[in-house]
Amino acid sequence: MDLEFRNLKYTVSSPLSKGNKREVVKGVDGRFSSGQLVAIMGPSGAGKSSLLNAISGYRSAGVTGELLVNGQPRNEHQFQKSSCYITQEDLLQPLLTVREAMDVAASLKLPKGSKIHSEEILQELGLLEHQHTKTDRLSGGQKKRLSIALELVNNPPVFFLDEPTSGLDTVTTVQCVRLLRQLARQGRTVVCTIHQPPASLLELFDQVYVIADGRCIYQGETGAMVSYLQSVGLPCPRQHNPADFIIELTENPDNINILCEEIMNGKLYKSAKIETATEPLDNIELKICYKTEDDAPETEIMLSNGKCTYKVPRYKETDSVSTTSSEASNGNSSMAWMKIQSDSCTYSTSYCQQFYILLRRMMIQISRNRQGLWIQLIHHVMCGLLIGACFFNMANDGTQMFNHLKMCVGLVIFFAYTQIMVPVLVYPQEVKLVKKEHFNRWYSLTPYYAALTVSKLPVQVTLNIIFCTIVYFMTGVPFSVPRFIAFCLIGNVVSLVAEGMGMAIGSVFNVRNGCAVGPTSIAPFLGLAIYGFDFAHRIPLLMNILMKTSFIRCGVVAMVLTVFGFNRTPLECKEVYCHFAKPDVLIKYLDIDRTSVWLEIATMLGIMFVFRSLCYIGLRWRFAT
Ligand SMILES: Nc1ncnc2c1ncn2[C@@H]1O[C@H](COP(=O)(O)OP(=O)(O)OP(=O)(O)O)[C@@H](O)[C@H]1O
Repeated sequence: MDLEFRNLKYTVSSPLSKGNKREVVKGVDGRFSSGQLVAIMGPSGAGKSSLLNAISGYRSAGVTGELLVNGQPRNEHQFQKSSCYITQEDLLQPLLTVREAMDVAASLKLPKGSKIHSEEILQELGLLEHQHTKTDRLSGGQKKRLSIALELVNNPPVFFLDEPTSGLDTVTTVQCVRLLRQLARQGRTVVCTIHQPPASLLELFDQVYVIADGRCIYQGETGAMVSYLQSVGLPCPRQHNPADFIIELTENPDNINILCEEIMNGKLYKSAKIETATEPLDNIELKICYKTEDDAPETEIMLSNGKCTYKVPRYKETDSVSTTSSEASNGNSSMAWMKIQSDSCTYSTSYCQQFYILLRRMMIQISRNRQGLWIQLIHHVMCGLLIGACFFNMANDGTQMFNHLKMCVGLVIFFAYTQIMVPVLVYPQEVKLVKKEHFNRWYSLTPYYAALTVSKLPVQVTLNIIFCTIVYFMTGVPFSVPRFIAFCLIGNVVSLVAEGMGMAIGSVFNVRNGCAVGPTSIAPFLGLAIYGFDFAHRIPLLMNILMKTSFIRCGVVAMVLTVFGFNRTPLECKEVYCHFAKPDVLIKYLDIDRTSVWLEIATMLGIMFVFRSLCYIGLRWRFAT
């Protein structure tokens, strides 16, 4: 599958400087042929990753220009099914073995009943002996190979890799590039960004695309780079690595201008074969001479700009299913692949199957996270014991009205803070991994989100019930089945709302200082909860609405109604007069006598739905840009 891009621009805008847009890729052209291993090179910050993201479709917001496949405008949806993107960071599902990760990928990416070639792929990539090793224990090179193996499962014809060699030693780097070359030789188009490869590594690439300051300064065969530099009066010294030299040249903006003009910002393609065959022509503007051969699958355009002549392969546009020479030579061609894929639906498996496979994967990961489970259990038990000890046997004391309220507020805050922190901190990392899998067409967002929600419930509910039981019996709240059920239910619903809120934040923002964001987000809800108690009947309408939608307030109201409602008998009074000994008096005083536990729980469920929808929309937005 041949890729082409014309006048490709990628503009970014900083959220801190409104309206201040910056073009990081500046109207470049280029083409990458099938069967070729292509390196996108350039100095740091030149726009390599941005270019790769734009060509692959991994980033779409801010990208303009023409993207073509085999000479035809590309259908993004179709293209995503036939390409894969491997991120610089090795984003692998933790707590699964190599084999399990492969099997999950295969079951998601291949139609049910297909023959799975996990073992062959692992063997080919030298990972078979590590198939029972957990992914997080693999070395850097092994992780990279596994990332490739996971995408090889459905054999896509186009591979994009962002800095596949970063963090690898020299030997592993060479092994990795050889592997990519092998993939390209099998008929695939393999495009990767690379920083500054040593000469021995550079020659493994068939084609090089050099970018500096967002502009193309060289495009062509690796072997033609030295003569190209020579032709523009910037000869590469002997014994000097051409990759190092061309990057050193970019230190001078004048050199970038010369080289960019010479290669016409990527419109020209330098070929080693043609260059020496043609005499340089003086003072001639760009000249195009077609050299068509009727029986050849490709036509060539000879471009001459006065100094050199370049060969640009060009495909016949008449026949949309015509094949290129490399494709024709390959039985497992990308065209054939595309044909099969275009007949099938978006994903290889149904939403139900995706949900089941993802739920299974998540449950395995949760059950293997023993340390995390123990920490959560200890946290819930310890906090339960602490709150229980603070309010020990106090629940029936009519003189302790403020302590009763403190306990109810404290319990709700515990549920909220415990559940909001984890997603705010952990979810941004998971979003990156899910974005990669979703972009590579493993699964749709809906089954993933459903599986995510369901998978967490068993542990969360069990821990909350343990906590509630400890607090309930230590504080001495009179036992009744409906009250105990309501008590546990409120805890769980508050947890779910807070978790939804944390996920909504984590899905949109990559929060570095997540510790601060969790509590800060809850603070207004807490403020509204407390404010709303004393002045509920006096506050303005808008404030009243905000207060009513504070899930913490709903939780506290429901908790107070649970502890003091359900036909509770008067509390003990050890003093001459206890104003709040009668539960009804307290409920009336707090102005919560017109609502009910179930109404407050229903309101919280509504708020939970809003937060979880925001999280879903946030994920969709992140994945779509
Ligand atoms: N989303 C963004 N917002 C703001 N600036 C961005 C964004 N993405 C990229 N840039 C800027 O665009 C320029 C090119 O970034 P890019 O990551 O593509 O460079 P690179 O060549 O891959 O660099 P490196 O080799 O160091 O990874 C950088 O100056 C970077 O700061």
